[in-house]
Amino acid sequence: MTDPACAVDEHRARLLEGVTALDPEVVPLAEALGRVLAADVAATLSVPPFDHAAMDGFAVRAADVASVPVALPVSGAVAAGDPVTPLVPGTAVRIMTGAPVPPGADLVVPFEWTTGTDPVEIVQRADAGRHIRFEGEDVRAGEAALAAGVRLGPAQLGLLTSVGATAVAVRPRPRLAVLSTGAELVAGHVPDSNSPTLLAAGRAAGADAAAFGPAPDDLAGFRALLAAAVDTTDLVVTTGGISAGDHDVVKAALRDDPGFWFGPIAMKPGRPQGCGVVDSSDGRRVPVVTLPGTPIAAYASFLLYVVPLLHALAGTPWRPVTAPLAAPVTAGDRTVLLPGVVDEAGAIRPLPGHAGHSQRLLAAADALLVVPPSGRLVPEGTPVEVLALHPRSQEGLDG
Ligand SMILES: Nc1nc2c(c(=O)[nH]1)N[C@H]1C(S)=C(S)[C@@H](COP(=O)(O)OP(=O)(O)OC[C@H]3O[C@@H](n4cnc5c(N)ncnc54)[C@H](O)[C@@H]3O)O[C@H]1N2
Ligand code: MOO
Repeated sequence: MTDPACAVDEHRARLLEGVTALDPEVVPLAEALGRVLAADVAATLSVPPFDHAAMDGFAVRAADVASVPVALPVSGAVAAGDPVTPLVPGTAVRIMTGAPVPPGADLVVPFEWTTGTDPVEIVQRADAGRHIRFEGEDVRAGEAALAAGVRLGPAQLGLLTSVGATAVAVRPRPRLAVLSTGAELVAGHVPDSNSPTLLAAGRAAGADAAAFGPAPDDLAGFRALLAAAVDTTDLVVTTGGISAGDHDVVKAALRDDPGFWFGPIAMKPGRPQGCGVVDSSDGRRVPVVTLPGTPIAAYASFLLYVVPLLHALAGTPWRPVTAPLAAPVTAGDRTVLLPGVVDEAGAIRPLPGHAGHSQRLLAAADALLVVPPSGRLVPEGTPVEVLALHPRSQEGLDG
């Protein structure tokens, strides 16, 4: 028997409905690290920009060195940065790595295959084209160098520089508000652990994240902080105050809003969930995701629901990451999220002693396994969705 509550995938789809990527902005390349390209970039320069030597040696005509050994007079020298002069047929030009290949030459013979003297004796033959990097062999001017949706890292910045780009259209980093709620947090009786966790998880997913909480359990106080968050960010995540208690302020403030949905999701932890849209004072429709307050439930729900939303705002493709089970797992009547560790083979094993709400256990885990409801034993080797926990598991699971 499966839980009658809404399914995980259904809720994920509801959250993503109508969400589009933020409007692009043009930034200098020096400020583009970590940003997501909003449009394809076509090369204005070829890479390499001209035919050049890949080795220090002698530029020659392959026809002149077809049989070896052969001695050729040295008619010149060219280094990187020098202008090009044509090769006199039947001669060799000393050439340094990166120097332009003289017109007429079609082969660079490395020093190691010669006597290095003048005249130079060439002792090993090679075909035309050897040790030359040809103009445009990597990227040809006019062709697409990078596609929209790519996140710019060190290699992408290098490529964009080589193809002549100096500024690029990128998506703004989504601005994420984390608004924790609870009188016990405001009073200092319980440390607000959701805020640092969700700020870190948001930043790891590419957002500019800021904390607005903790908000008190009174409507006016919560509404004031929510309005401030909505006015200055692109996505607001609240924690706590959404179950069935007398002081569940988030639900009380938003439940009558026609754009809001609250309800149980067939998952454990993280059963109570909610979402909707709030208008900012400058007329933007800002998604608001209301997560449960229990720290494990809040973090797990953030990874499951908010990370895909951040990808949608940033214009980056999102797809679930899977890993094979390292041990059989018994599925329940609803989706179960289990802390697990990744082994050397990349398989994931649930940590023993799962205690439902243990922050200590979560801190020892590489990832959460997402085990869908079936009520059956899921055999070892079955691929399951995994939610990587930043930063330990990033390499193992995101690559
Ligand atoms: N009668 C019912 N009670 C509860 C239900 C239910 O369906 N019926 N659901 C339970 C489940 S499951 C969860 S999860 C929690 C979620 O409740 P809330 O989202 O309203 O969260 P709170 O009541 O505000 O807090 C729950 C718990 O977590 C602690 N907390 C909250 N925020 C933080 C924070 N930022 N840092 C650290 N700890 C936090 C809070 O002190 C509470 O102990 O409801 C169950 N109840
Ligand atoms: O959804 Mo709650 O986290 O099970 O206690």
